[in-house]
Amino acid sequence: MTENVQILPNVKHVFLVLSGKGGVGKSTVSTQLALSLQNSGFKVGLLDIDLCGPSIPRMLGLENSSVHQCAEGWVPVYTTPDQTLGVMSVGFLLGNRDDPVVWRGPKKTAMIKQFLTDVYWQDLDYLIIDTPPGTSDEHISVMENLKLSIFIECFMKLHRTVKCDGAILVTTPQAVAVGDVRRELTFCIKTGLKVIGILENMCGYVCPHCSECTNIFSYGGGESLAEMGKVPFLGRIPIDPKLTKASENGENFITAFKDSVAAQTFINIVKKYMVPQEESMDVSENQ
Ligand SMILES: Nc1ncnc2c1ncn2[C@@H]1O[C@H](COP(=O)(O)OP(=O)(O)OP(=O)(O)O)[C@@H](O)[C@H]1O
Ligand code: SF4
Repeated sequence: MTENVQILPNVKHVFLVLSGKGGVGKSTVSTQLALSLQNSGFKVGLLDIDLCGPSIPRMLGLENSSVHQCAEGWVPVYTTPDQTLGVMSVGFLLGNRDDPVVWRGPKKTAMIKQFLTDVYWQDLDYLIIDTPPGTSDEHISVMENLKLSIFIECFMKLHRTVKCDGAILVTTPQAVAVGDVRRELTFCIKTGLKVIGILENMCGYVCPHCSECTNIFSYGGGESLAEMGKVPFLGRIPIDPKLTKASENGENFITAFKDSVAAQTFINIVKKYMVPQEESMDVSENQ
């Protein structure tokens, strides 16, 4: 494979989901955005490049699936027979899914490149890429030195032939995660990756009894960071036990709890920041 090979030739829009810190809900956000786009009538792909702990197969109830190859490359696993949401995850390639994957150096780089180039996506409207979390040793040194992470390095080298719409940065309201996302923001600016905006996750707690939302942590960190960085603030997702449960059971949260604050925020992000106006008819028709 040369670096001038056209990657993702059949994909109209590509979005990356990034976070500076692990466990802030990056995979949850990637999954719910993909489901919101699918529910809006688009053909969607979800690429899980979390080499250390892939969780997307579980979130979509695809834990026991495995990928197979065709002449064009790896065939994604589809969530429904109409093939409107295809998923490719390193989780599908693991023997024992409880084993953490410890791939380092060249093997990791080769795997990321393969994930970006060798999956046979068939005419997608949207591809959401759940990037490796910011907790891997490489990423920490990247953050310290402001060098390119393995993923971004691969992506930026390859992406001259693909139109990447930009990155969605996920943070939680706590100071540490916000500090990490600040470095991620600087990192995106330096590498020329467009930032779609900052999304604050796990902001407040939705009571399962009365649906009242209580702010149990600090509030508004993501929004002030977005203001400071002059990028859009995409909204805040509360901690919603129904979302945790749906993710745990592989259920479609967007369909099942369409009126919840969390689902409405995801749907709104899709409408406002991901679907270009000329394509937005589909969203209003289907939501
Ligand atoms: N808004 C939310 N409400 C309820 N539960 C949530 C919310 N966001 C995330 N979670 C839960 O928190 C846990 C961690 O989320 P997730 O796996 O998406 O984080 P991550 O940032 O992708 O983690 P990693 O860095 O390990 O990949 C999961 O169990 C998920 O269901
Ligand atoms: S938010 Fe309302 S229902 Fe929930 S625990 Fe508090 S008082 Fe009870």
